[in-house]
Amino acid sequence: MPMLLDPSTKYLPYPEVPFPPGYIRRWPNRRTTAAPRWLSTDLRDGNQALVNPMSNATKLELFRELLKIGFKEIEVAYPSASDQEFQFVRMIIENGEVPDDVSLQVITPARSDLIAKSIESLSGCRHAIIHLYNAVSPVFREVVFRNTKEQTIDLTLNAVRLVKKLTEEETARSGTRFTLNYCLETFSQTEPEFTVELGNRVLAEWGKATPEDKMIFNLAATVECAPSNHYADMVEYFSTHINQRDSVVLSIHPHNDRGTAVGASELGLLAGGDRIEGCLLGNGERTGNVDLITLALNMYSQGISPGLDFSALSDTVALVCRCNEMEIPVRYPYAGQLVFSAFAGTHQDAIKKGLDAQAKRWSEVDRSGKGTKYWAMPYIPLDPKDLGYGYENLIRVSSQSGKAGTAYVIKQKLALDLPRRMQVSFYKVIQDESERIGKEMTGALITSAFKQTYSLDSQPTGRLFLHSYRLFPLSPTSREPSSPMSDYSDDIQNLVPSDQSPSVIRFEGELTIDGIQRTIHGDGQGPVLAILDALRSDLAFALEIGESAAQTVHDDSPAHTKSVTFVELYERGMSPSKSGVGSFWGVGISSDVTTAKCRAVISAANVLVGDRTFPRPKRIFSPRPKVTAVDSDGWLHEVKLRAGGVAPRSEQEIYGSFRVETPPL
Ligand SMILES: CC(=O)SCCNC(=O)CCNC(=O)[C@H](O)C(C)(C)COP(=O)(O)OP(=O)(O)OC[C@H]1O[C@@H](n2cnc3c(N)ncnc32)[C@H](O)[C@@H]1OP(=O)(O)O
Ligand SMILES: CC(C)C(=O)C(=O)O
Repeated sequence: MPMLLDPSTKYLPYPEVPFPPGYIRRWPNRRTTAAPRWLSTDLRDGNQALVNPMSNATKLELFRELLKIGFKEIEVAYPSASDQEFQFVRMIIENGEVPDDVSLQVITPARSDLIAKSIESLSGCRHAIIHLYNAVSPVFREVVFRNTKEQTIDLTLNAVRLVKKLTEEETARSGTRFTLNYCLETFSQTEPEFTVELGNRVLAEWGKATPEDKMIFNLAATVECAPSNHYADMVEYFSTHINQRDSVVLSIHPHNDRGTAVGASELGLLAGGDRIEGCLLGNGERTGNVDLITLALNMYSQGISPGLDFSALSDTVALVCRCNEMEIPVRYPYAGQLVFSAFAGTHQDAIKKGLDAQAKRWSEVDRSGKGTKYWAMPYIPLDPKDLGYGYENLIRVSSQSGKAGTAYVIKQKLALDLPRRMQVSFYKVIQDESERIGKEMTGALITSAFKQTYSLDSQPTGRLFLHSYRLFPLSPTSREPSSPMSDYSDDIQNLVPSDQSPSVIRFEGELTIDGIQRTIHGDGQGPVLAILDALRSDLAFALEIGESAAQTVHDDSPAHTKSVTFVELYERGMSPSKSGVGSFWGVGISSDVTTAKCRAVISAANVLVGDRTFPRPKRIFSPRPKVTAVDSDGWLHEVKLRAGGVAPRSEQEIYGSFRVETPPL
């Protein structure tokens, strides 16, 4: 059996940090209030862990990106590892690639030949950090170096002495100013008292750390072997015991073996860390270094400026992945493809409501000039727009989604605000389709299903298609309206000369019904009731109006607006349930408000029609419109209409202009 029943026979738990009895830890009561100093080690710790370490051209590309993001301290190489590494440092210095306010860091083991080469690589750099390391934990002392504690201290101090001598000589030669960064490799697995003893000996050997010119201690969790609170304890112990605390910078260098490098870093910073070493997207040995993007954005989402700019995060991610020849998971914090997407219905509903409420709140701030545009959004901890993403992927629809998600996509793609009952109705269409195809309903699939369902394509897709129509005012006594007056009465004012205000109008529409052209007509108070009357009297299709709603949408510019009508219909005698079962919705869109209404009725009728058969035409109706104007694009016709089919009485029967638009969208 590979896994042990009692793993304590094989693995030891982490030891306690020797705080005195009753000691009250400081880090649990602190809050992060400012960004730390950042050190990117993408070009060193990241690079050394790659399957194919970067070429110098690739390193240069990544170096420039790091500068663009705003790093001021960058570990650029392990110059003693190869001539290529050495040449990279020379190249960026000699070619003026290093801005004056940026410090280059290079790493060296505590070996004299390699120290010399590393310092030589930095000649001429304005400010350099020499990063000297040796592992100090018991297992390394015993197994790798076969050293006692004293021998470890000697090895370290010899190296520090050499670094001091060679850097001073180099400063005299080229003016390069050096800082020592001494790394206790495997710090987190070392006896805390020994880390402090070694640290104080190094500090004394260096002998020139001041509050103005501090030396750095790198407290590495080379392998993450314990929970984050243990690392925080280790850092706090070192921070509270090292001499000259005001003359040293504590740098933390967490790895991610337990998957908690970000948490360890955050606690390590509370415990006394001033500076953090890591890589973009957490590249690095084994499970990687701590991810600096996550850390920085965690701070940002707490209202703390990280001093690093990830405004074009997807570009940064693409570049880093290309340089490292690695992908990241789609659920990777902040940077993964799916992290700003909700598929689950209740999440989508909350986000949609959150966005609407926030838009209202923020516009109030804009209007009044008072208040703050705080981000308060269910499920989404940070505004994706801050990272250069849009909101288009916030809601993605699958069989796990609900009405709100579908309605959100329609709003995003077609700018249509579906009435609530219509959302429920259309959602059923999408859910059925999603289950049928067993895949995500993309924005394109949803909009296409919407257009198909509501017959919004310019070509006939449903059984009924309205080509054109005419409306005529009738004398109030000539015909009884088929239903009570609805809220469409205002159309009458738009449609008839102001000196006569008949309450009843006639609708004559040219439809294609199952591919055959047919004219239907009906009378009613307003176009909607008139068209319903036409459907009832000529097609035996008796429908009632449920709810309705209207909005306008802008085409390309605010000047080009279109009217949208949503109408709910149900078959006469079948009242729909509260939740909308038994009713059917339609949508009509047109630059003309009346046309939008007529189309909405035909659209809903199309949803309702099923496979019913229609009676044959009772009579042929052939009005003769007189075309007086055709728009330059040939789409809008301005027509003067005679009341065809209604016995002409006088010249008064020539009515005003009615716009009939051929394509529906
Ligand atoms: C935790 C970290 O990430 S530390 C950084 C690690 N990065 C790298 O190793 C990448 C670059 N490294 C290299 O190119 C090579 O390892 C070199 C050029 C540095 C050294 O190469 P080599 O001389 O062939 O030695 P090798 O790679 O086998 O290293 C092992 C030797 O270094 C010693 N060593 C390891 N770390 C250190 C150190 N920090 N200080 C001094 N000696 C060290 C080992 O004890 C061993 O010595 P031994 O041969 O006397 O037993
Ligand atoms: C040498 C140090 C800085 C290191 O890379 C590590 O401990 O992981």
